[in-house]
Amino acid sequence: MSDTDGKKTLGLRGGARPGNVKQSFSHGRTKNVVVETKRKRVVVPKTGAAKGGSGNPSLGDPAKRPAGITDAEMERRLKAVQAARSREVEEAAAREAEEKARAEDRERRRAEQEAKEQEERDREESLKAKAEEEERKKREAEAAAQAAAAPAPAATEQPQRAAPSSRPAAQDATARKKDRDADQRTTRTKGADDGRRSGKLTLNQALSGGEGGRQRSMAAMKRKQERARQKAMGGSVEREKVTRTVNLPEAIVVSELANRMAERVGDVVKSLMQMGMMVTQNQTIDADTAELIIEEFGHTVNRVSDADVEQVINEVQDKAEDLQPRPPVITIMGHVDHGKTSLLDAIRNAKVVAGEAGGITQHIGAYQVVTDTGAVLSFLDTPGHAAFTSMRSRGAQVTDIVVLVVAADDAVMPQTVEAINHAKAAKVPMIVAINKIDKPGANPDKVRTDLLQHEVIVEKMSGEVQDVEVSAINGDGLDDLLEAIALQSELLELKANPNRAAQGAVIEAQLDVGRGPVATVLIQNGTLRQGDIFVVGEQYGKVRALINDKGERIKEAGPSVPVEVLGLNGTPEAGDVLNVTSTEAQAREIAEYRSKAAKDKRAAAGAATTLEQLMANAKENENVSELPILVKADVQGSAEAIVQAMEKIGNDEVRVRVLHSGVGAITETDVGLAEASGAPIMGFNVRANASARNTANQKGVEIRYYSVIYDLVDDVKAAASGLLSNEIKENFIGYANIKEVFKVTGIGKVAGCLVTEGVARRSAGVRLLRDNVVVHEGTLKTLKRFKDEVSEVQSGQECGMAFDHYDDIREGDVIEIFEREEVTRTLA
Ligand SMILES: Nc1nc2c(ncn2[C@@H]2O[C@H](COP(=O)(O)OP(=O)(O)OP(=O)(O)O)[C@@H](O)[C@H]2O)c(=O)[nH]1
Repeated sequence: MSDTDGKKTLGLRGGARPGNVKQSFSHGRTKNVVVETKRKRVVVPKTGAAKGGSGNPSLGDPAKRPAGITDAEMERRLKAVQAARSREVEEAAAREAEEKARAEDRERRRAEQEAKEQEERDREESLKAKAEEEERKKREAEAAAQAAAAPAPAATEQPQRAAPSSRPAAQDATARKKDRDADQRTTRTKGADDGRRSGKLTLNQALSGGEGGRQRSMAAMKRKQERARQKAMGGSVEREKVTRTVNLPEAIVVSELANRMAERVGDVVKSLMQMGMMVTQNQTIDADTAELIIEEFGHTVNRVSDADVEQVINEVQDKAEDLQPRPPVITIMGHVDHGKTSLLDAIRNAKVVAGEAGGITQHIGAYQVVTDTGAVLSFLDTPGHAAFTSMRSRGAQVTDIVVLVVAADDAVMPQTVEAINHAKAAKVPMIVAINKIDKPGANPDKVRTDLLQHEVIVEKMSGEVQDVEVSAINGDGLDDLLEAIALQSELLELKANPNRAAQGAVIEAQLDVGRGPVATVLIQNGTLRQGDIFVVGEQYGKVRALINDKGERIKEAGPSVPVEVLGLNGTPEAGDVLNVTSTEAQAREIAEYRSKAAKDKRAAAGAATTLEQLMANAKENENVSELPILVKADVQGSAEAIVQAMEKIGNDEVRVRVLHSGVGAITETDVGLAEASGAPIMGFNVRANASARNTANQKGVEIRYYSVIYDLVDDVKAAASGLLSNEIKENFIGYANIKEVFKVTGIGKVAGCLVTEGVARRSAGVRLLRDNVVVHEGTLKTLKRFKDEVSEVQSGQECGMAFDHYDDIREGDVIEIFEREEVTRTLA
């Protein structure tokens, strides 16, 4: 840029006007500063220039022109600028015309399309109207025919009344539809125009920042453009509402509900809020509320039960012709020390170890033996009532035959009776094994007669129950026993269909260090194969390997075969039922449902009060202490009795919460649950298995064993009492009347009193009563008898008392003297 003379160097000095400014600093110092102000150059066209040259005023003063540019050059340049401008104007006009033509073309095409659609709609409607008309006529004709047959006025009236109303309704609908279409057309055209105008982003628009000088971001402009484009493309056309049938379980999470309706979560939440329910999308709502929402959104409700997921595994019904004979499953029961384990071992040793050349049998909870006559028998290697009942209580009745062991040198004992009852309750046939006949004092007949008292009439007593005399020690009678079992099983005609998806029951399960969760499953129906996908209790998996009772890997296991199953995702419990499913998703869904249901059940069992009550309690009494416990019992009846007794223990402050109650041995799962909740485990006539014992020791979980319910209840009561906060009890120890009030310097007001009742103690608490109303409660500052400070003043004596931090004492007031005592409370 050049200055006026075009020669001077750039800088402030040349074109600037200097000025002086005085600056003041602290301590009276000043400083003169020279300020230069740049003068603005103003170009004023000279009149003379207009006259000369080409007469173009914009040519300007040659003196002001950049050096070296001639008049001719200047004129040429200006002409070029003018030409460019006029070209721009022309181009703009052409563009506009083109755009207009394009818009008209688009409009025309849309109009054509709409006309076509309208035509189609009209045609459809006319067809429909025609059909309706025909239908009406048909009905009329029928009605007329009926009327002719039986001239009842009501019959003819109805179609006549229906006919006129149906036509206007149809016409109405058509008219409404036309109106709506017209509306849509106008809005769409308007939208398209707007879009063309506002949706286009020009450089000018972008730089000037749109309306009001507000600077818009490029993204905002793009969004706007996109919106406009969508609008122009038919965004204003109302989307047709899709009505869905929504499967509604007992409870559903809001977001899932929105998902199933294909609606926006925000809309669902809003609608819930309008109903007065302040929920978030992750909250669960009950089915009734969800139903209202579904209806509000115009969808159809299909109420389903969560348990429906289990239906897939109960669908298959076996046909009689598919059933094939299967081996019986036997459980050995009896009183302690009557020889159950010895008998099981004897059978196994006789038939398995001896039978298999060097065969190493492994304990998998069950084994199969083949009798001399070729019959296959499956024995459950978990003697005792616990295993039997735990299976039954979990819905898996695996046992077909019960072998009741009674020692010949003993008699029918309490657990023998219990075993009889279990077998009878399960409607399982019994075979009596009179054991220990090798013993000198053995008296098998006494056993037989004893059994009569319990309605077990053995064959020797002309009854139907088979009885076999055996000796587990020397093996006498074992074959007879096996034959008796085989015979019994023939009578039972046990059958299963090996050609279907397998179903079985877990006999034992544990977490194996090397192999992961392992379950011994007794197949009850179908055939389990390697690779099968299954659900078992709350777990699921895919069969990775099958191992039989001899420790061999097998490819498949048919009915009544016990196998170890590898490939589970967790450890199931004994008695859990295994079902093969077609897909993993199915298996997982069922397992998750069961796990949730079990958790809910546990929570419900523990919460004796409803949630509202619990919250009310918590408000009143900040902390309701809970004593969590786990109960495992030998039979369901005992477990239930204990749980009931536990629920009765407690009051508003303390409650016993039974986290879990079950039948059977204390397992690792129980220990895990107890550890998680800091609960002791109460075992009633059951013991912890070895792994559970180890885990409990490691994790410091207390396991207590009982055989008398009252002992258990007393212990829990004592423990719960420990949770009760001590009660503060007040004892009134004396009363005193204020006879006079003095003012003593240094002390303040002192009451001259007469102790009317009990004693006045310096350390005790005091209340000042005025007309039997407590006006102050506190402690004594001083207790004087005559001039001396004393610790105690007896009834009938006079004394001087002064309150700590309290002075408003009057003649005639009564002082109540009390002591506080902490009392340990116990639960009733
Ligand atoms: N003489 C003799 N002794 C036997 C016989 N059967 C078992 N016993 C003994 O009886 C005792 C108890 O046997 P177990 O097999 O442990 O009895 P159980 O019924 O399994 O006992 P629990 O597991 O405690 O319920 C052991 O000392 C055995 O050796 C038998 O047939 N003859």
